[in-house]
Amino acid sequence: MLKVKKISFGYSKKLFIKNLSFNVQKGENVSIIGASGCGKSTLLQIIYGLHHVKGQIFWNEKELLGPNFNIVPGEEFIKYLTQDFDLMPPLTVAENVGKFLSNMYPRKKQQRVKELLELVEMADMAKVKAKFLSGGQQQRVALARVLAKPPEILLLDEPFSHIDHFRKNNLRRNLFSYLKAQNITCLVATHDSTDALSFADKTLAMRAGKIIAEGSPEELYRKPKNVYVASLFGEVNELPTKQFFPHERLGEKVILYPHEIEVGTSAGVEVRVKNSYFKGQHFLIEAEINGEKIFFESSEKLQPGRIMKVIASENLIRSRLGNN
Ligand SMILES: Nc1ncnc2c1ncn2[C@@H]1O[C@H](COP(=O)(O)OP(=O)(O)OP(=O)(O)O)[C@@H](O)[C@H]1O
Repeated sequence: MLKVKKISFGYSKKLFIKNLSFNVQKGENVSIIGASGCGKSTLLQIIYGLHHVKGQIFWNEKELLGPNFNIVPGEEFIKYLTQDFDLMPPLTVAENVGKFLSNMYPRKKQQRVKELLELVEMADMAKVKAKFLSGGQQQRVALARVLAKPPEILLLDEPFSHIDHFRKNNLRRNLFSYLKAQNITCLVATHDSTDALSFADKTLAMRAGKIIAEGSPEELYRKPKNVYVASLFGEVNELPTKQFFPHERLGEKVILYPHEIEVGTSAGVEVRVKNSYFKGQHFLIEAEINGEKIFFESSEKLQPGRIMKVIASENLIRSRLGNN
C-alpha cells in the first residue's frame, strides 16, 4: 500500500501542498482531478521523489525519503510519465521502448517491445524514428516505454492529452485493463472526466494544494461536496430548491447536472432559452431562470427567447441533500 501521511510542500517559503494524507491500495487505479494549477503534477512529482517534503510517504514498509536522500532523484520501482514525453528523436519507436531493457536476451527484449507496442497500437510504426511522430504517437510510445520494465507504481500526468478521441477510448481500455491484470498501482492526474469516472477505483479532487474530496467516482459524482467538485465532471447547476418546490423545506441550494432537469412538462418553473449547443446525442440548453443561469438537456434545438417549463425530481433533490 502507498501511504501518504501529512505531507506539505512549497515551491517558495509559502506552503502550496498543505497537509495531504491518503492511501492507495496495491493494484488500485486512482484519478487525481482538479482545476489547472491546483497541484496535481506537483503531487505526482512528490510521490516520485522529486521534491523534499514535510511529512512521510511509505510504499509498503519502505519510507520514500525524497531527493535529499537519493543521489539520483526518483525511485527505481516507480515510473513517472510527465507531460513532455522525453523520447530520443533519432531512435526508432522500438528502440525508444526497449532503451532501458537488457540486451542479454535479445529475443525476449524484442517480444516485450512488440507486446507493448501492440498495447498502445503502435506496432506498425516500430521502425519509424521518433522525430517523425505526431504528438499523439509520441505520447503512445512514451506510455509503452514507462511500462517496459514493469513498475510497482505508475504515475501518469495527463496520459491521453494528445491522443484523438477515436483512439483514446480503446487505448484507455487496453491500458487500464493491462495495469489491473499486472496489479500495477496507478495514479493518474487528469482533466478528463472519463478517466476519473470510468476507470478509477478511487478519485481525489484537489483544489489549491488540498484534497477536498476523496471517494469512489460514483460517490463524488452522485454526492458532490460542492459545486467545484461537481463541475470537474462537466456542466453543472447550483439552484435554490425553492425554484422547484416553493412549499417544501428541502435545503437552500442543490447541485443538479443538466440531464437531471426535465423539460417540457406542464408543471415546473419557467425558463427563457438563451442558447442551444449541439452535443451529438442531445443539445445542451443554456437558459435563464429568475435571473440565474441554468443548463439542461433537450433532444431538439430550442430557439433563443422561447419560454418553457423545467422540473427536477423531488426524490433526487432530497437524496442529493441527504434528506431522505
Ligand atoms: N517548478 C516550479 N516552481 C515554482 N512554481 C511552480 C513550479 N511548478 C509548478 N509551480 C506552481 O505550482 C502550482 C501547481 O502546479 P501543478 O503543475 O502541480 O498544477 P496542476 O494541477 O498539475 O496543473 P495543470 O492541470 O495545469 O497541469 C501552480 O501555481 C504552478 O505555477
